[in-house]
Amino acid sequence: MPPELLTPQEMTEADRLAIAAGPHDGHALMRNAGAAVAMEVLRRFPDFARTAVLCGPGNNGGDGYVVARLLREAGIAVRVFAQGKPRDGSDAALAAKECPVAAEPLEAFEPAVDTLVVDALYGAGLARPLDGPAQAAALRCRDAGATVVAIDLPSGVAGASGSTWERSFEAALTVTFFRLKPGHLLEPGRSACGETVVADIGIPASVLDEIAPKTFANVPDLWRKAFPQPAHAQHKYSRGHAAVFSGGPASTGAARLAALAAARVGVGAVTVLAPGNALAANAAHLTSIMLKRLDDDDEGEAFVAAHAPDAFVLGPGYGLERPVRGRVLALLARMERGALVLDADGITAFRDAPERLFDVAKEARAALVLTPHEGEFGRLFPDLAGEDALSKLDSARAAAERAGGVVVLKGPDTVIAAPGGRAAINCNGSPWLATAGSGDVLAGLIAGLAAQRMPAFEAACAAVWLHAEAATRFGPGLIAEDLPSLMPPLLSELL
Ligand SMILES: NC(=O)C1=CN([C@@H]2O[C@H](COP(=O)(O)OP(=O)(O)OC[C@H]3O[C@@H](n4cnc5c(N)ncnc54)[C@H](OP(=O)(O)O)[C@@H]3O)[C@@H](O)[C@H]2O)[C@@H](O)CC1
Ligand SMILES: Nc1ncnc2c1ncn2[C@@H]1O[C@H](COP(=O)(O)OP(=O)(O)O)[C@@H](O)[C@H]1O
Ligand SMILES: [K+]
Repeated sequence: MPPELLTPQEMTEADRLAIAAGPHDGHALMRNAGAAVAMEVLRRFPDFARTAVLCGPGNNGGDGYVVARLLREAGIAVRVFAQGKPRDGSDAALAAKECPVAAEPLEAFEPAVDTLVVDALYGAGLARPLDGPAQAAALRCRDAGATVVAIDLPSGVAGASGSTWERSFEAALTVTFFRLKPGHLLEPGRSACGETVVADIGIPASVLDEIAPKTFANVPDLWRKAFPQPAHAQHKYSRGHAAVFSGGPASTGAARLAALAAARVGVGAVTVLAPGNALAANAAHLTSIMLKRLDDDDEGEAFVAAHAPDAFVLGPGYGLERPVRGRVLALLARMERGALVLDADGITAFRDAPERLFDVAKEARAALVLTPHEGEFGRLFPDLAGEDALSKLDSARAAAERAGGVVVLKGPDTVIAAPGGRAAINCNGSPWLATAGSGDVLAGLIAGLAAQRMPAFEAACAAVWLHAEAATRFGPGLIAEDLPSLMPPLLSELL
């Protein structure tokens, strides 16, 4: 899957540039799109008793008329149910004219469990909630248990955000064109799409040079070139040194999960920094990972001065009893390079004064990486979290800009955003990751990669992908402790 994602506006621009460059005109692109959908239908669902194509008034409907014609030509019994009529002279009107199947009104559509429904009502052009007849059609599909193949997007899903208006179609398969849109990867759109296929309809990749997309699917091609490779002559410290702050005696596990993750992702040395009363608990469970006592900020300063770790993790299991903010701000100001990954309690500690953190981050030489789940995000960015008009992508992007750091907004559709507007949506997530401590592992993976000089945005993207890939491959029964040891085979494949 190519990494670029296009907003509906960018897709329209891609369409325009492709037509301008030739040889395909708009009608040819529509025919190619319809042919790609018809091919998937014939390949995957050849045995349905009946097939219904629901056609809207725009180009999505135009694609639908092409599909209906091709299925009829292939000998399939097809009925067409239309909402509205294509505008005279449009490509869709031409496609409707070429379609030998007479259109019936959408209100007459009565699906059954053995109906294959091609949803060509609305795609990228959906501009307002589905009206009554379209919503009723979506509901009838669901109640009947019909199988839906959506063209471009299930009708009712917004391509830019993945949000749905009222009732939307729920597809088993979605066939989209040229590149995915954010709505294919962001929930609830992602779930509504079912499996998603990207079809080549003759738009050349060169149109992307002009469009310069800033949103990406988080696939290895996005960051593979920046992934750290050990060189022959390296020693352990030149492979990077990551340090993880431990919580008190009753909550040391989170830091060790992060530390182990950092180590497993290839960093040369890892140190757990623990308060004196948590040394024994940590010592009992650490072997290759170093342990250092750190009770007050002077000891912290001394440690940084002596060892200059390339990355820190602060937050997992850290607690809110000890002063956190001063330590974080001093560390950020002092670090010469690398990244500070702030997770969990490290984030919550700034709920009353996020600007203090952001001001220091903007001046810092090291990168700040914030890894909030939705709840933690709301503590630092209450206005962004509470704004319904913002998609998860918009929120993460705005937060990264405001924070002056990379924001990893976690969940089933984790978004990674950097100041300047670059953002990636993760797409290999697994619900098996919803287990205590898995976020601690993620923080460690990011720090481990950043400590090896991978730039912070790429490090965060790679860590999110590795984390999810490990969980997806492991599957049922996963606990956070399993995750670090699942890295080696993934690293072998990547390298
Ligand atoms: N771009 C490309 O490269 C390619 C794109 N292709 C295809 O084109 C599709 C995009 O086509 P599109 O722009 O015509 O939009 P589409 O989704 O058909 O809807 C627009 C129509 O719906 C109407 N309308 C909107 N909301 C409504 C509502 N709630 N209830 C009622 N009406 C509503 C709206 O009316 P208006 O708002 O103008 O009054 C307008 O008439 C894309 O998804 C893909 O399938 C391919 O052919 C190949 C190349
Ligand atoms: N349903 C899901 N699908 C995919 N990933 C998920 C899902 N639920 C949670 N995750 C991932 O699991 C991790 C949980 O992190 P977090 O909430 O910080 O947990 P903890 O604090 O217990 O470690 C995040 O990386 C998140 O993206
Ligand atoms: K559709």
